[in-house]
Parts: sequence; structure tokens; C-alpha cells
Amino acid sequence: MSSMEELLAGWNEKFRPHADGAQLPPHHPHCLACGPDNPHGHHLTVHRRGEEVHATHVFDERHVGAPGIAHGGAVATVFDDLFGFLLYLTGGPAVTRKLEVLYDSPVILGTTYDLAARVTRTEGRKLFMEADMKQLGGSRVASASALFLSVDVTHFNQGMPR
Ligand SMILES: CCCCCCCCCCCCCC(=O)SCCNC(=O)CCNC(=O)[C@H](O)C(C)(C)COP(=O)(O)OP(=O)(O)OC[C@H]1O[C@@H](n2cnc3c(N)ncnc32)[C@H](O)[C@@H]1OP(=O)(O)O
Repeated sequence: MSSMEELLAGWNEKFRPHADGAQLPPHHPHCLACGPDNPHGHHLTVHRRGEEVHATHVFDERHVGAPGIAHGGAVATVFDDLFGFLLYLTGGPAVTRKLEVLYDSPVILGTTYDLAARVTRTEGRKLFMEADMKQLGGSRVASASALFLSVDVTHFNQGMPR
């Protein structure tokens, strides 16, 4: 089986309907944000809650920017990937065309944060999404909005080894 065939087979399995409350599958084992086999990754675990996706996350020393504070790029990575889990609800592959992050207050290493994301609007291939990150039971520390564009799964051929 070629790498592309394996990708397609895995993708179809991932896109089976996911029940409300279910843990959603990682995009792939080495994904920077959700891959369980990526030693540098965030190992994000994400659940479906109604038409939203939710995650609880603790940034650690691998994600440091200023001492004790998560790097803004690491926070953006987690938002971007969380948006990628909404694709299991919308039902097909899409990629980030635009990502905007608002940093309200420092994201502190070793602190647990709640994240939630949702699709706010669709227009043809365009998926408009929003997400927020809050202290447990507390105030918002960051939010994000994104435009994803639906693509055919062959889009990912571009990354296959030649
Ligand atoms: C099995 C496992 C598989 C692994 C897969 C994991 C997948 C998930 C992983 C998730 C991981 C996390 C996620 C990641 O990390 S995804 C990785 C990061 N993203 C990318 O690599 C994407 C790179 N970009 C591209 O490939 C192309 O540019 C794409 C495909 C996105 C679009 O190129 P394409 O040529 O196809 O489209 P178009 O340019 O004609 O535009 C189409 C329409 O969109 C409108 N438009 C464009 N820009 C804007 C804008 N700023 N505001 C408003 N509208 C905008 C535009 O006017 C047009 O509208 P209309 O004229 O039709 O009305």
C-alpha cells in the first residue's frame, strides 16, 4: 500500500461519525499538537461536546517563551490544531488559510487551561471558526479565529516523500 493509500484509509476511518462526548482521534501519530508519538508535541486530547470540540491543556518547559510563560507560537499551535478537530464534525479535510490569536494575559507553564472551539459560519469551501482558552473555571487568557478552506484529500500528497 502506498503512503497516500494508507493516508486515505486512515482518514476514512477517522471521519466515521463521532458520538457526543467521544474522544476524537489524533490527526496522525506524529502531529505536533495531538500526535501521541511526537516527543516534542503537546499530546493534546480533544473531545466532542455537541457541535464544539474541547480540550484541557497544560503547557510545559518544552513550550517556554519568556521564563515560566508559554511561547505565543506554542499557544497558536494548540489553537490551530484544535480547529483541525472541528473537521471531524464538519466531515472533510480542510487546511488553515488564516489564523489570528489574541493574547489577553500570559499563559503560565504548569497551569491547566480549558479550550473550546466551534464553527461559526460556512460559505462554500470556507469554514470560519472561533476558539477560546480559559483558566479552569476562570477568566479568558486567549482567543483565536480562523479561516479553513476545504481541500481534497489529495492536497496532502504534496507532503509525501518522492
Ligand atoms: C489521515 C491523516 C491526514 C492528515 C491530515 C490532517 C489534516 C488536518 C490537520 C489539522 C492541523 C491544523 C491545521 C494546519 O496546520 S493546516 C497547515 C497549514 N496550512 C497550509 O499549509 C495551507 C497552505 N495553503 C494552501 O494550500 C492554499 O492556499 C489553500 C488550499 C488554503 C487555498 O488555496 P486554493 O487555491 O484552494 O483557494 P483560493 O486561494 O482560491 O481561495 C479559495 C477561496 O477562499 C477565499 N480566501 C482565501 N483567503 C482568504 C482570506 N484570508 N479571507 C477571506 N477569504 C479568503 C478566496 O477569495 C476564495 O474565495 P472564492 O473566490 O472562492 O469565494
